[in-house]
Order: sequence, then C-alpha cells, then structure tokens
Amino acid sequence: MALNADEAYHVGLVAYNEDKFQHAFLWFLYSLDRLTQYSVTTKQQLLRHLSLSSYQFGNLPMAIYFGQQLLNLDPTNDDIKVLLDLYRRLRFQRTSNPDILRLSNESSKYETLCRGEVDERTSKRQRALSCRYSTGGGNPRLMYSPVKEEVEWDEPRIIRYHDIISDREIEILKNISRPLLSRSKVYQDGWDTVSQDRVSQSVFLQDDPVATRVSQRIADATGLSMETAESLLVQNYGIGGRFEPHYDALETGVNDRIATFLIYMSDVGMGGATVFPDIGVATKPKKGSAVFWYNLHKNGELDLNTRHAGCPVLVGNKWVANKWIHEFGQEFKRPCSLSEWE
Ligand SMILES: O=C(O)CCC(=O)C(=O)O
Ligand SMILES: [Fe+2]
Repeated sequence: MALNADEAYHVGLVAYNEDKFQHAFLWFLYSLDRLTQYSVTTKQQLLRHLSLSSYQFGNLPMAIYFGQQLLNLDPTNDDIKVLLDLYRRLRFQRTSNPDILRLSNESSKYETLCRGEVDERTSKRQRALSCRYSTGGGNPRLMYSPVKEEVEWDEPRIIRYHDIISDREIEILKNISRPLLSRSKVYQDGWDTVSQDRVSQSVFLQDDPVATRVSQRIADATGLSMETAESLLVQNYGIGGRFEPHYDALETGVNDRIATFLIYMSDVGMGGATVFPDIGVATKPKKGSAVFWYNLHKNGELDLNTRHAGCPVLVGNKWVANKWIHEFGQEFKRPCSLSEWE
C-alpha cells in the first residue's frame, strides 16, 4: 500500500514534532512527489517544511533552496523572507552540510535491525551457539521438567528460554493487567516522565499468584534470587508502540538491575523485535518464550553492549512482561569478579 501525499505529509509532521528531522524531510519530499490536484496539502506547505527540516538537521544550502522555491511561488510570503535572511547569514558563517542520505549511525543501526536487515548472527559465530535442556544444575523443581535454553548470542550472553510460560498463564496475566494499564514512563533526571522514547502501556503486578509462580520459574531457570527483584511489569504496545535504545540498568551505584528477564506474551505480526544495536542482534517476539541477559559485568560495571530497544510494532499488538533482577542477594549465585575486565 502506498501512502498518498496527504498521508505522507502527516507522517512527516509527526516525525518533525518528534525531532526526527531527517525522516521528516524524506516524508515531505515523498509527499511533494505525489502531490495531485486532489491533495489537501499544498506545495507551499511542503516547501516550507522541507526548508524548516533541512535547517533543523543542519543543511543550510538545502534550507535555502527550498525556501527560495517557496518565495518564487509566493513572493509576498514575509515569513519565508525572514527565514531565508537568517539562513543566508548563517550559511555565511558556517560550513558543515550533513548529508541527508546518511542518517546518523546510531539511528540507522537500530532501524536496520528493526527492519530485519542486519542481524549479524548470520556469521560463522552463530553456528557455535547451542541449545539444551537445563535442570539449573540439579534444581529439584526442574528435574522432571527441564527448561529449554537456547543461546541467542555469546557476548554478551543472551539466552532464550522456550515455553517458559503457558498460554493460560499469559491469558490470566493479560486479563488482570488490562484494566490497570497506564502510559509507561522513563526515568530521567531523577523523575519518571512520559516520553516519546517509550510508547507503551504497563503495570507492575504486585501480589498476584500467577506472577509469583512465574517469578519462581525465573529464579529456577536463572539460578538467581528474586528477593530483591522488582514486581513483574506487564507491558502492552499498540501499533507504533516502541521503546527507543536504552539501558535497563539505572546506574544508581547500589543494588542496580543486574539482569533482565523479558517474557514475550504474544507473537507480533510485523515489527516489535528486541534489538541490540551495538552488537547487531535482534530477538523476535515468540509467544511463551523469554530472553535473559546480564546488564552488569561481574565487576558491577554497566555492560555497554546491552543497550537495546523494542522496535515499533507495525502490525498487531505486542505483550511482554519484564522481570528486573537486582544485585543484592546474588552474591553467591553470581559472585563478583575481582578482575577489572570481567
Ligand atoms: O519490548 C521490548 O522488546 C523491550 C522492552 C524493554 O527493553 C524494556 O521494557 O526495558
Ligand atoms: Fe529495556
């Protein structure tokens, strides 16, 4: 399905309002290209926004070019005259002209992973990865029903647990959560705030019997203590829902989030993978499975390679449940290292 000029203009405005000026620019260009006599959007609007977004991402020649086009079309437009004056003055003082075709490295890696284009595990390295049934080193609760562990990546180690939660448990958790969901927040400058970086709804489930059972299973599978873990956070993403690249560790210095156990409670039609841009790994939601990784090295330092994101959901609906496991209580389960490097 191709978007028409009006739809593309609207998408561009959303991107513009989220400070994604390079993306916005490309949408405005696309819209301009598809403008017809039936479009509600005008050429003037598009030229103005092409000029503004070019200025915002630092390409003054482009900002001047589109500004001038607008002025040619609408010579009485005082607003654009003022802007053009400003751009020309700035152009005189500045030289750098970022290339629109090269989006910033950071976002392009994240986005290409989300599109499923560059999962780096196609290499020889992936063939060395393994899967096994684990009893958690002889845990009595797992002797007759071992967990299915698959190593998704070796460094940092990312483990997928298959069939870690039943469909029935998932239904119960979703049903309990649905009426309690509210907009998720991010921790910023000491506050929990609503942010465009995290578009989802969530709820921490306290004292729920199913959540407690799941928590016990996480303890069994990982061998870690849940005594200091946070309650289970059930999260729901609608279309466009996402969580931009971030670390789960809060870097508080004490009792930080040592590990993350992320349970997929739905499949997702398209999009919604969890991606690790710095190591080039994408894990796809698979209902009933979970992924697990340590956010901190054994020496307590943040593992910089654990930066990750929840990609935008394109088709369908995504449900996950997070269990954030903390440092206290793991002293004998995951002893710290005396080495600076581990
Ligand atoms: O939804 C995902 O795939 C990732 C979620 C996540 O990273 C988080 O909630 O911290
Ligand atoms: Fe996260």
